[in-house]
Amino acid sequence: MTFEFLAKDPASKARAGVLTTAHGTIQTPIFMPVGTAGTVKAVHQRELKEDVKAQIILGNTYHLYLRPGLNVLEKAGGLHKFNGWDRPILTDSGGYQVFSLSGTRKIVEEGVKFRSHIDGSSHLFTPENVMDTQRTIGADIIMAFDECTPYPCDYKYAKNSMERTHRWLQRCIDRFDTTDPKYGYEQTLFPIVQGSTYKDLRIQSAETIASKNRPGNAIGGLSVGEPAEMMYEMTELVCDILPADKPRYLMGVGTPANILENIALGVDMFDCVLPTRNARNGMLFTTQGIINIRNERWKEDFSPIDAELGGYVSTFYSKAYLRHLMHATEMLGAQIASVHNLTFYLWLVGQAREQIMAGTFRAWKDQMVKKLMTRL
Ligand SMILES: CO[C@@H]1O[C@H](CNc2nc3cc4c(=O)[nH]c(N)nc4cc3[nH]2)[C@@H](O)[C@H]1O
Repeated sequence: MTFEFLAKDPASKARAGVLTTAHGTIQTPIFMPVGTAGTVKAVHQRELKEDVKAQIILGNTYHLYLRPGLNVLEKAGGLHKFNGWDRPILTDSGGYQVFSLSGTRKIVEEGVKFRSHIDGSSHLFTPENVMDTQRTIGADIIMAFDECTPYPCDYKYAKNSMERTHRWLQRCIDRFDTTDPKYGYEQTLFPIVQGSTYKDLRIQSAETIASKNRPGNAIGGLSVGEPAEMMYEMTELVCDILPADKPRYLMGVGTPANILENIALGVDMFDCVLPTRNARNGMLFTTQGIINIRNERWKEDFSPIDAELGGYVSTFYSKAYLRHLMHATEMLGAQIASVHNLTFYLWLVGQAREQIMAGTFRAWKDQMVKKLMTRL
């Protein structure tokens, strides 16, 4: 994987570039739709390509390992063949999901023991077997096995957790660098910065991660309930230490405003469940502001969902019709709203990229953040 720099904003730390992987190129800044169990919920691959214009999507080691399982994925020839997405895929390593999903889990030096949230069966994730699992899934970019330090937590826990994540990282690197890809194309391992919200730990973790000299780096342990100002402070601190010539991926972020603010701090890659999760609840992100489509106000509004956004669903369907589908709990409602919100997120990062290339990002960002927060 290579990262080519194209432009840097003169009035912020925002940058535009191109990531090249075995399954194609990615224009950064980029938003990566979350496809947890091998599907971006309620969205066809064709819609992801043609409407959303997604360039890379996420899969999840924890979910895919449990279901459909590694045998099926290996027999299919990897996730790209299994779900038909022939562009880049990134898989999270399971560290976060074990904590957010499985009821019972226990951290030991070897790894994490947990019970499946599906059938209660017992499993052990280790840095080594998580690398092997991600080799079998076949994502272009794979994440190190880490502990996403819970928030809030005391300094001692954060320090111990970070140090264990660093030990696990070395084991990931040792395993990854001594095993081969399974399907004939190169994969890339990204390490993940931890350190919770403690400045000295964040500095230490960023320096450790930078020293591994991998092709890209991720920032973890954020978007876990901390105030946005704290997220920005930690991200800026870490971005100033991570090498500028490598892509920076801020995990699990975020709202449209979070994304623009973090692009200004030097982040290149984002993923979040918000666009799809909120869509299913009727919360739409639009070029005019945020709409709760279930609201009475839209009952007889026959104007397009978002005429300015472009794309099939946002111009073909009306607000009134989508409101009706949501109230009737019709599946098409979730599908339309999901494609719309994802199209909005990719539009937003595309606009940001154009502004960075034109050298006008900073002023555009400040004005756009205000507009994005408007509740219609
Ligand atoms: C804003 O949306 C809310 O916030 C959550 C996303 N926030 C988030 N933070 C993350 C941190 C890590 C990490 O440190 N390590 C690894 N491996 N993966 C991670 C994945 C993460 N996702 C959504 O679930 C949603 O509830």
